[in-house]
Amino acid sequence: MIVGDDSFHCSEVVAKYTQEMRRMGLEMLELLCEGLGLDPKYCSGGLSESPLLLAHHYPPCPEPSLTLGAPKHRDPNLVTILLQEKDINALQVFKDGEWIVVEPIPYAFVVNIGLMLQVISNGRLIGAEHRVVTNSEFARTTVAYFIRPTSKQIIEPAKSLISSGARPIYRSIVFEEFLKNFMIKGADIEQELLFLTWASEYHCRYLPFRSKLEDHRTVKGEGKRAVKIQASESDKVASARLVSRSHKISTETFWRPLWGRAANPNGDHKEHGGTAKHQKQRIAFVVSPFRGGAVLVCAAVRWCSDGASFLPEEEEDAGINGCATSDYFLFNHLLSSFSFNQHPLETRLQR
Ligand SMILES: O=C(O)CCC(=O)C(=O)O
Ligand SMILES: [Fe+2]
Repeated sequence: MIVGDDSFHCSEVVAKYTQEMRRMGLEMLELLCEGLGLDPKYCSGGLSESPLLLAHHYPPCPEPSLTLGAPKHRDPNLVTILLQEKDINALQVFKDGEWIVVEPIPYAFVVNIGLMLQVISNGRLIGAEHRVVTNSEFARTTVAYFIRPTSKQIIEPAKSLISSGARPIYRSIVFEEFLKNFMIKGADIEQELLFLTWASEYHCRYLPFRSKLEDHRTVKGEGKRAVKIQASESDKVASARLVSRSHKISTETFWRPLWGRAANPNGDHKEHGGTAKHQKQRIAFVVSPFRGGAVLVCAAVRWCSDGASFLPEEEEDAGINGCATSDYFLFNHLLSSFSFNQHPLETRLQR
């Protein structure tokens, strides 16, 4: 499916939006670095050169008590700038032992600190733990702009933040290595933080982790597929990047389990399922046609329960071949509704 025709305006909207996001994001990072006592440009360059724009589409969910739109996680990047749809309360942040709704404020973004900034700041900044709940009445679309390092970038605590003789809290890690781990265990924050700490611990824990995957595979019979899908996912990102060089916008759609597991709001997602049978996410890549542009991923979650799809099978199959045009219109509409000319961006940091 090609969506780059004039009537669609997607490329224009995405280009403008991502340029503004990049500008604002870098300004914000400079302020954060300055606040940490680092060179304001510390996070410029490789640490922030591989941004990603991710559009989520959450259709109404027939059973909100059974599943989450996105399980509890911290973002795998430096900073996220999130545009929420107005009037729908779905994003929640975990603070002081409870889940607090992050209400959408018109013409304002939600900014999350991600895990990579947690590492760089050696724990002075902590990634926001958040999740998305569902509702049975309204569909919701959001657009997240992730400021991310390039895949080969080494992430480590800034040297000047480590007092002499002290050991940094986190080890150095290559971003793509971290990301690979995150895509499999993203909802498991404790595991994720362990992975970021010392190599020796990582090596001892790596084997049990492998066997956990094996268990998952044997018990659920789906793990193998989940792993395969991870692999093909990075292939798609790579091919999407290739397409971007020819300045075309194209989409490809496939299904993947939501971060390899289902999740429900009561927190027992491991018991609830953990296989592609329960929850699937439809992903389509759209490539924005400008330098330094983000690969745009449009995700639509479909709800299933105990292996029985809520949607007719044939509709599900149709989804594999092409993302519904209506999903893109929703996304386009949301981005267009944010007019940068009318609402010049200001960066205001609040505690
Ligand atoms: O859709 C949302 O409100 C949040 C999405 C999110 O947490 C993410 O993309 O990391
Ligand atoms: Fe997130």
